Amino acid sequence: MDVPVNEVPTPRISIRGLSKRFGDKVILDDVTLDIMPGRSTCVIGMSGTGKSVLIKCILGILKPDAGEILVDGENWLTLSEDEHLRRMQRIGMLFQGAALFDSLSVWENVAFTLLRHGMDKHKARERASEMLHWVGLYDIEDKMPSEISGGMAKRVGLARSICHKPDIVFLDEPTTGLDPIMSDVINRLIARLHQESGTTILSITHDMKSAAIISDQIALLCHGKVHVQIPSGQLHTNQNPMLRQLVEGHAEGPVNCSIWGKQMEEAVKS
Ligand SMILES: Nc1ncnc2c1ncn2[C@@H]1O[C@H](COP(=O)(O)OP(=O)(O)OP(=O)(O)O)[C@@H](O)[C@H]1O
Repeated sequence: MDVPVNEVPTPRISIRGLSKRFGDKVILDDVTLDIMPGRSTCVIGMSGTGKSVLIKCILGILKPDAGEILVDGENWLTLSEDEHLRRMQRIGMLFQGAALFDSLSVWENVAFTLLRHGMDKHKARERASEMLHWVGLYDIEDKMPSEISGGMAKRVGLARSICHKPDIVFLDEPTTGLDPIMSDVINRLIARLHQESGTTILSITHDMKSAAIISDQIALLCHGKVHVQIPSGQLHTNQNPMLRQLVEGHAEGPVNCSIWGKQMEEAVKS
């Protein structure tokens, strides 16, 4: 069947008017963002701007004060706990610190979701090994998380996030705490995942190099709102002053940096 040329695809995730505050501190202020199917979208912003809060709201870990989170057109904020848990089976998540279970071996960590849903142990181990090889790790299936390096743990975390073939993958600061070479390894694996599987990816980072490699769309979150949404190729050419400040890493500029107070200015002048 022919698809009309001007038909706009439904966003896989559509965030509408999302607001979240803690006490009198407004973190998300009417955030609106569309994540299209098969796209890799990266939300960038300086530390403490609410990138993790945004992901936690989508995952149901935090309850927003207002707004809608539509996934394939369905508002996840109105689902029952059981319905939400069922939808979560389609999601993969890489946590900032990899968050491996200390008491489980590497392969059991990778196959965690498969085992939880009753997959035969032998089959689950085979699939886990396949995913470990995909991230470039061999012969570590039976090691414990305490026996592997931080870079390996991050790759194990990535293998775990995609082992059950999710439709959507969330990546929280995928390169934080890694050396530049290991960061590049992780960035390339994520780019390869996107290229090979066409999975919809939503990542958050303040690592500009990573954002440029792992995504095809970039959204800037700042002062509670999404200010710019651009193709990643425009990261270094778009002239939005907030984006320029973040990309070039200046303390002074339109992005209100709380440590850059009067005292700091005076200390630098003296
Ligand atoms: N459960 C909570 N209770 C109170 N304040 C919170 C809570 N979670 C987050 N915050 C506050 O919300 C703000 C945004 O935090 P968040 O972790 O989303 O920042 P971020 O942009 O992900 O930063 P980073 O890049 O450093 O990880 C911070 O000021 C944080 O202290």
